Amino acid sequence: MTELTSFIAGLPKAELHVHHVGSASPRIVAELAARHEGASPVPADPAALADYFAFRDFAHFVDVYLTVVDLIRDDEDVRVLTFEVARELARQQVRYAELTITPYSSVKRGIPAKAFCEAIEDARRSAATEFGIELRWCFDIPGEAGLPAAEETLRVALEERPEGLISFGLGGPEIGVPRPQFKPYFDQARAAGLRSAPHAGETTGPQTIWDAIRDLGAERIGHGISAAQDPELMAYLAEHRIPLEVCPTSNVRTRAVAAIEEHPLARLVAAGVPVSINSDDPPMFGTTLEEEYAVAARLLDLDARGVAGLARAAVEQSFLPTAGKTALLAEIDAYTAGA
Ligand SMILES: O=c1[nH]cnc2c1ncn2[C@@H]1O[C@H](CO)[C@@H](O)[C@H]1O
Repeated sequence: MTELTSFIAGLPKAELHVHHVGSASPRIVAELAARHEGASPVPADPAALADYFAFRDFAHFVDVYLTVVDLIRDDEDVRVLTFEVARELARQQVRYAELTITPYSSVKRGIPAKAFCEAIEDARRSAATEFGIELRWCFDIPGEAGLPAAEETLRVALEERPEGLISFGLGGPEIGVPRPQFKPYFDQARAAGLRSAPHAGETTGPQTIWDAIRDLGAERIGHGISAAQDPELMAYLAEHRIPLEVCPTSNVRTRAVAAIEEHPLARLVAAGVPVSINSDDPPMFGTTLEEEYAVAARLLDLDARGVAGLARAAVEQSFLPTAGKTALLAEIDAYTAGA
């Protein structure tokens, strides 16, 4: 292990863009597949699973993602998945994570919204006690399911309102799923005090990001990497401090970017755009948050202090209250000083 990877391993972190089901490790997927008879295309064997998580393009990724969603069949599956995702985040010294959760996809598969929310909250409380990690939820609309999914996601968010719910998002494919149609739902979510953090500019151009800002009131953008094609947009993001939740390896594995050397992260940072580094769906993309920090360090030519700056940025861009930010920033600074 190099000195920098060792530094990264111990560095206290925050993660802002990581998906619930997308974080199901091969072990969790194997356990879930074994718990439920009946044919599932998802291999239980970890080696075969690695091949299964090879994607032709983003649409193929969503199709595969939804076969893993099919493995989540009851609230105990939800609780186990959430707790084990927290364990893996805590192992990487993540002290705070905003986990993107898609209630619609599970409610549609027969898990009652109330039981779903109780399961994630039970796991959140247990993870705080056992792992010392603070989890918060971003409920996202699966874009491929359109306005019915928006309606149901908002209903669950406002009627169940689990204690950890902090933000409202929009995921899934962007092609053929324009952002403006979701404005009424984001208006209601924001009016209810939820923060706005939709995906945009992952598989489509800068206009999707402009729409997310102007129509959905985006305070942060999931991915947003196509902003690099629009200097005016990058200047706007820099001036208005609208951060991008960048997930470098995800963009390569879903073919949004042809190769990691072509990733626009350095251009975005050079233009002053605030960014955080995230893993998105780590087991599906064969990565971890630690590895994403190492990738970012290579792309941005960072030393340990520079990498600590990435961790500080994620905390500053989080939806944590000020006291929480101050405490975690102090922990990062103390670790960096002692390294
Ligand atoms: O990188 C990503 N971009 C967009 N959506 C994603 C990504 N990773 C996971 N999902 C999930 O795919 C679901 C499809 O139903 C979306 O809800 C979103 O949470």
